[in-house]
Amino acid sequence: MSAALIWVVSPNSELCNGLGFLETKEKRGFNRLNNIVSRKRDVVRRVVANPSGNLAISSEQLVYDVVLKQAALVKEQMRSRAEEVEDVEVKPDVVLPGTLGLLNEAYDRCGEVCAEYAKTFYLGTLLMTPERRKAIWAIYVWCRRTDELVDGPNASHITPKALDRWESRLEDLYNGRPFDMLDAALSDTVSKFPVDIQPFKDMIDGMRMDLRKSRYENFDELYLYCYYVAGTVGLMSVPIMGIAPESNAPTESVYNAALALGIANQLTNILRDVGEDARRGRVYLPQDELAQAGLSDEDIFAMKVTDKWRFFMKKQIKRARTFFDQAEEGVTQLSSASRWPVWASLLLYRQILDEIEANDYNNFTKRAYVSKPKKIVALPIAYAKSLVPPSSRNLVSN
Ligand SMILES: CC(C)=CCC/C(C)=C/CC/C(C)=C/CC/C(C)=C/[C@@H]1[C@@H](COP(=O)(O)OP(=O)(O)O)[C@]1(C)CC/C=C(\C)CC/C=C(\C)CCC=C(C)C
Ligand SMILES: [Mn+2]
Repeated sequence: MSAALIWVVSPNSELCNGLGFLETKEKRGFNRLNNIVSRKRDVVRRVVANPSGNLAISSEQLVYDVVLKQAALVKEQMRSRAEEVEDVEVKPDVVLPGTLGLLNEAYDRCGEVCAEYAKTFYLGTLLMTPERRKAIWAIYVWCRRTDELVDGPNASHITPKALDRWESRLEDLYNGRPFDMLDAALSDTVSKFPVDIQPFKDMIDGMRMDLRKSRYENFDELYLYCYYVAGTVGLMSVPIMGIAPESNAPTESVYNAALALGIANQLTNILRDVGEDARRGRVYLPQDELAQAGLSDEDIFAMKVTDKWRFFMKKQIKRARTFFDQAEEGVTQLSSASRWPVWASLLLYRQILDEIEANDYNNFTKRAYVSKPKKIVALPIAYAKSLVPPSSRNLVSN
């Protein structure tokens, strides 16, 4: 049964509140469900954060295990669905009179939020099939709301408990019991597409990390954070976007590329926002690499562009570009209608790095952004790239 069938609109629903779910979240008491997977990850995280400095498992290995699991899950689910129905693309709706209208309204609202926060990306989604487009909007909105918890206007009131409740809400919507209209859209999406709950839970873990941590000792720690808050988006998106039927690439290699795009975007986001983050007392840069470049937090708070800073930034930008390069091959493997928005977002986000360079690495007081004319130029380039079909050459898994 479609999740929306058991969803009731309340006058205080998110639709009324926009993204401010904070007023409504208190109204429901949720028990935290600690499942085996998250307990296991807690253990592993302790190993990774071992103060002795001897990392038993690197973040990259840890995250790659998730990639393999996601790829295996989607293959498994696609196989069993293929046995169930001929057209495996989307499960048909089981609808009671009236509920489809509400569900459509919920998806429309997700589309509006998406258009408001990420216009270019929203335009790109219009090229996707209607089912996929709506699903991406629903995921976008959930991610945006999750990010708003720690980054939005009410961030100072957010406690680990509030994140626990947000996670319980996630579990409820996965079980067909959405809390509000926007959750109902995602609940419907996850009932139709093989999207696993793990990346969603991991994103919430990223927000937990953000609450308790404002420094990253080395790139390994930063990588894990980037996976949590952005690599997860890549993993959530692939089952919706779909892999081209003519692609020969191993499923896990496509997931790996999606992960790389998330990491690349987040690293770029971090490099763009160094000044803004420093003003909030946060430094999302590897402390050991800062020290190697002869820099410290004090230099960042001083917000002066020096040769040491330029040297440090060059290395960080180079690393972010490596992740973009890794992502590129994967985009080509996606289903044809999904390639354009992904290419567009890749090209546009990557250009932020060029803009940081053009600002002579002043990411303290100047915000690097891609101008409208440059965006307009990028869109047809993205479109041309999206026409390239998957190559017969196999992608490397890791
Ligand atoms: C086509 C496309 C890009 C689809 C993804 C749509 C989607 C569900 C996006 C959710 C993004 C979101 C709101 C994440 C919450 C955490 C967060 C804010 C992450 C940062 C995004 C940039 O946001 P912004 O510039 O607004 O940042 P501020 O909050 O203002 O600081 C991130 C930098 C990360 C976003 C990560 C992605 C979009 C992942 C992209 C990867 C894919 C779509 C997989 C593509 C598949 C292959 C095979 C390459
Ligand atoms: Mn943010």
